[in-house]
Amino acid sequence: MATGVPDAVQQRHSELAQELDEANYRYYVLDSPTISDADYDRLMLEIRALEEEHPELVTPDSPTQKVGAPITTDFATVEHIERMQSLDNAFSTDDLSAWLTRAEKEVGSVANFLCELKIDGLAVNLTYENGRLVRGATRGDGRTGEDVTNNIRTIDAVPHQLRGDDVPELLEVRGEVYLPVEAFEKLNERLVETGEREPFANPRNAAAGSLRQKDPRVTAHRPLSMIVHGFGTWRGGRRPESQSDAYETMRSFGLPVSDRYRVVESLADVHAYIEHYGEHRHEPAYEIDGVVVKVDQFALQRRLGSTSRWPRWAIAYKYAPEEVNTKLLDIRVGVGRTGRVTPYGVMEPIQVAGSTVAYATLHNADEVKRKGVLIGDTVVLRKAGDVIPEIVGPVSGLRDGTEREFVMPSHCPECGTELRAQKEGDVDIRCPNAKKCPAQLRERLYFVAGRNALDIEALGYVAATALTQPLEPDDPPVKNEGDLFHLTVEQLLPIKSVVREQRTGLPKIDPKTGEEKVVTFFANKAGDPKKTVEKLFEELEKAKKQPLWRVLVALSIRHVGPTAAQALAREFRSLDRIASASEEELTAVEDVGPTIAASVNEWFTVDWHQEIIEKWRAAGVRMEDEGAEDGPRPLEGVTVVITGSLDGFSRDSATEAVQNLGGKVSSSVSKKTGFVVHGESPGSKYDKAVKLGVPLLDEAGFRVLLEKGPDAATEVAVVGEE
Ligand SMILES: NC(=O)c1ccc[n+]([C@@H]2O[C@H](COP(=O)([O-])OP(=O)(O)OC[C@H]3O[C@@H](n4cnc5c(N)ncnc54)[C@H](O)[C@@H]3O)[C@@H](O)[C@H]2O)c1
Ligand SMILES: [Zn+2]
Repeated sequence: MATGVPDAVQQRHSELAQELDEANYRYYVLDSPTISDADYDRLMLEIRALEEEHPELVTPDSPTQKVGAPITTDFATVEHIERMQSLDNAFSTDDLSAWLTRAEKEVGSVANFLCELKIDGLAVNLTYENGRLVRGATRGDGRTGEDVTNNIRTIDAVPHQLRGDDVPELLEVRGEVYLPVEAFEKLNERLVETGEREPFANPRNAAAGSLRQKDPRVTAHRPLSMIVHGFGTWRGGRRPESQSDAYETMRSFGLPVSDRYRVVESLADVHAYIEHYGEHRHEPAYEIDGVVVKVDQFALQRRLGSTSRWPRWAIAYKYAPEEVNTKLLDIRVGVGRTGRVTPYGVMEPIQVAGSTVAYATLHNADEVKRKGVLIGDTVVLRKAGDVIPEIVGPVSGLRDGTEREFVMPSHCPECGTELRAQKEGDVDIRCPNAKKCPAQLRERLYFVAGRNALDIEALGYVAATALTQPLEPDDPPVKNEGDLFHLTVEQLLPIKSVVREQRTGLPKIDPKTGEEKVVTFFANKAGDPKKTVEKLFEELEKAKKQPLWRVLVALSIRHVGPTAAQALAREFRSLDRIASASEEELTAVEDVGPTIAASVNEWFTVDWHQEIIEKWRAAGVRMEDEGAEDGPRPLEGVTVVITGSLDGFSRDSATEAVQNLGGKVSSSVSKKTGFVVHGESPGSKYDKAVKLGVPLLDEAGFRVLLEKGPDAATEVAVVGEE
C-alpha cells in the first residue's frame, strides 16, 4: 500500500483497477465486453487522474501501465520483434489542440501531420521474411501476442507474398483487422438464428472473435479485411523516411493501405480532416471511432519518443461514442396513425450522441425476438448521428435470471380496445378504434398539418398532442380532424399538455427532473396568447385554400398519398364527385389501382368521416378545384389515351385540355378507351389500340375532339382491325 495516500483514494484506486482488469479480460480475451467503450474510457480517465495526483499509486500492475490484457488462451504465444503500442487519446478538440501545439513546440513547425481513420478492429502484427508471410499475431500485451497465422492467411486482403524487387528481408507489418459493418450485421443475424453464440456487441468484438477462432475454417467464413497503419521492424531494402513514405512503399508491396489518409501541414487542416469524418463517419465500409494523427517524418517521431504505453508522436482523437450500455426497464407498445401497434423499449435515461435517450423503437414483435432482448437486460444502445436510437442487443453476460420475455399486449395502451390484425395474415396488429383512440387521433392531426398534406407550420407534434389529449382541460378541443377549423382562442389558452417526441410518440423526459415534460403551449405565464396562436389561426386560414389534393391527403385515407391524391383531384376536381365515384371509375384513373379505389370508396361510407367533411366544408375548406363547375363538359365519360409526341401540345397540356372538358386521360389502352390520340413515333399503345379496334386520332383528329366533341371525332377517327 502506498503511504501518504488517503484511504478513500486508495480504495477507489483499487476498485477502478479491478474493474478495468475485469473489463480488459472480457474485452481482449473473451471478446464479450460488459461495459461500453465510453464507460471504460471514463474509468480510465478517472484512474489516470488519481495517479497523476498521487504518483505513489502507479505500479507496474496498474491498468494505466499496461497494453491490452495478459493472454490466457489456447493459442501459442509469439514474441513481437518490436513492441506494439497503444495510442494516447484526445476526447475533445481542446485536448487535441494542446497535443498538436506541444508537438510543434518540440519539433518545430516543419512537422507534417498524417491524419487517418481510427478503425475499430483489432491490431495485428504480420511478419514477412524475404517477402513471405511467415507469421500473424495479435497485439496481446504489446510484447507477446497470440499466434493466429493460419487464421490470418484466410483474409483476402493479406498477401501471402509481397511484390517488388526491394522487399525487406524482415518486415513486421502492423495493421487493423476489421469486419465490415454490413458483414457484422449479417453475422449477428445468423448467430441469433442458429444460436451458435451470443451476438457480438459491435464489429470490433466480432472481428476479434472471428480472428481468434480455433478452427481457421470458421475464420475463413467471416469476411474479415485489413488495413495497414504502421510497421515494427524493417530490415533490409530501402528504409522509408516518413509514415506516408512507409505506407506508399508497403502499398507497392501489395499490402492494403487506405486511400483515406492525408498528410497536412497546418493544425487547421488537421481539425478540418476530423470535422469532415465527423460528418461522414459512416461513409467507410468499416466502423471508425476516431481519427489518428501522427507526426509524419520519422526523424521528428524519434525526437518525440514514446512512453511505456504509447508513442508521443501520435494521438487518437475519439468521436463522441455512438454506443452506450443502459438498462432496459420495460417494453411497451405505441400506436400509430393507422392504428398499427409498435413495441418500444423504455430505458434508464442515458446521454448518447448529444441527447438524452429514454426510449427506442423495436418495430414489431419479431424484431424483439430477433434481437434477443429481455425486459431487465442491460442493452447496448446505439445512436448514430441523427438516426433514431436503436437497441442493438442484450449484454447477456450480465443476466441474473430475473429478466423476462416481452409479451405483446392484447389491448391498446391508449384506449383499451382489443387489438387485432386488420386482415387475416397481416403481421401487424392494430387498434381498430380509429375514431376515438387518442393515439391515432394525435398522429392523424399531426399528419393533417404535414408538408404533404395541408402544410400548417404552426401545428407541430406538441400542438397536435395539446389539442387532442391535453392534461387540462378534461375535454379535448379537437375530438377529431373535423374540429380543427372551428377552434377558438378561448379553447386554446387553458391547455396544459405533455410534450411527446414526434418520432416515437412517447412523452419526453425533462433531464432536470427526470419526469415527463409538461407545457402550457398556447398561453404565456400571464395567461395571454403566445405568438404561435396568431400564427396558427393565420395558417389555418391559408390551409383552407390549399388545393383539393392536399385536402384529400389530409383525410388519412389509407393508401392515398400525394400521387394518388393528385391523380384523383385532377380527374374529378371535386371531393363530392370522388365520394360518389364507383370503384371502376376510380380505378380508371392513372396512378389509382384497385387497392386505392376500394380504400377510397370504403372511407366515404363511414359516418364520422362524413362528419369531418361536413365540418371542414362549413369552415370553408376547399372542396373543389377550379374548373369543376365551369363550362360545358362535352367529354364527360370519355377516356382518352395519348401516345407519341404531338406538335401543338405537350403531354401535360393535352391532358389538361381533355380534363377541362370533363374527359379522363388514362395511361393504358383497354376496350373501354374512347380514343387513342397518337403523335410522332407512337409506341405499343398504338398497336394495342389497333388490335382492340379503339378509334385512333392523329393530332388534327384530336383538335376535332376538343373543338367539336366525341361524335365529330368518331367520324374522322381511324379504326383498326378486329
Ligand atoms: N468496453 C470494454 O470493456 C473495453 C475494455 C478494454 C478496452 N476497450 C476499448 O479499447 C480502448 C483501448 O484499447 P487500445 O489499447 O487498443 O487503444 P485504442 O483502441 O484507444 O487505440 C490503439 C489501437 O488503435 C488501433 N488503430 C486503429 N486505427 C489505427 C490507426 N490508423 N493507427 C494506429 N492505430 C490504429 C490499433 O489497434 C491500436 O492498437 C479503450 O479506449 C476502449 O475504447 C473497451
Ligand atoms: Zn387505441
